[in-house]
Amino acid sequence: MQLEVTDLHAGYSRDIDILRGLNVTARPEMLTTIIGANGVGKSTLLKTIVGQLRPHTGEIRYGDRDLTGITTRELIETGIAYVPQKHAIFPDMTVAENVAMATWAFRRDKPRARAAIERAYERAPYLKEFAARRAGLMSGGQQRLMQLELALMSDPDLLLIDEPTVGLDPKRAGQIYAHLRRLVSEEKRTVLMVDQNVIAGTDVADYIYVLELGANKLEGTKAVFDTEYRDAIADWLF
Ligand SMILES: Nc1ncnc2c1ncn2[C@@H]1O[C@H](COP(=O)(O)OP(=O)(O)OP(=O)(O)O)[C@@H](O)[C@H]1O
Repeated sequence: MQLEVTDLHAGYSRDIDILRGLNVTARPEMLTTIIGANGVGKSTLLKTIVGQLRPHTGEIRYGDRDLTGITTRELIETGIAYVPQKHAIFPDMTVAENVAMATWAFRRDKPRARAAIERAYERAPYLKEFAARRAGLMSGGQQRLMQLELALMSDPDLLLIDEPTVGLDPKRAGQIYAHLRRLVSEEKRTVLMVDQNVIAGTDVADYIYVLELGANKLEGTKAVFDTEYRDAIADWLF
């Protein structure tokens, strides 16, 4: 299914729009990257899509469903998962406790919760290996991979992810991007990522949006982006 954000105005107070008429589409089974300078509204967009902020005006649709004001539980039931930039794991809890916590949305459906836990350990054996370790003691790269796996426990069709490689060295960042790529090409999921990493974040993408001051600046497939925009981008962003 396709996520369609149309003429979106949103922000943190009623009278100030951080997003000013934004249009973004996450096409099915594609990795879409949104880039833009610090503070341009990338995280605000994801927070609005997942219902943490209510749009001032505009539409957010997933297939034929209107997502406006959706609750986290409904979001998961709709097949959407969200990995925020911060607070995506409980650092003082063990890895196993984090895995168990990730099933809260289906806590009343014990077989489903059990199956999700089994699938997580199967997909990512290191979660089992480090089950007793405090999550906050894992390396930065491991924590980000773990956040991703926890989000995948609900088996979403659409994954929204906020700056997945921030603070990681290029090698670890490369592993995360490769993992996201696999989610699309092998597992046939749809990924919408916001990123500040102009080079690697767009390199891994199928479709790219560049934002400026809460609005669309440029967009295109990776091929168009590579041939027409890449050189100009550095000037706009830095
Ligand atoms: N909780 C909040 N309350 C009020 N204003 C906020 C809040 N969070 C962010 N903002 C403001 O909204 C604007 C957009 O922030 P946002 O976090 O969406 O930017 P971003 O493009 O994701 O940048 P970054 O890469 O720094 O995260 C900024 O001016 C920021 O100061």
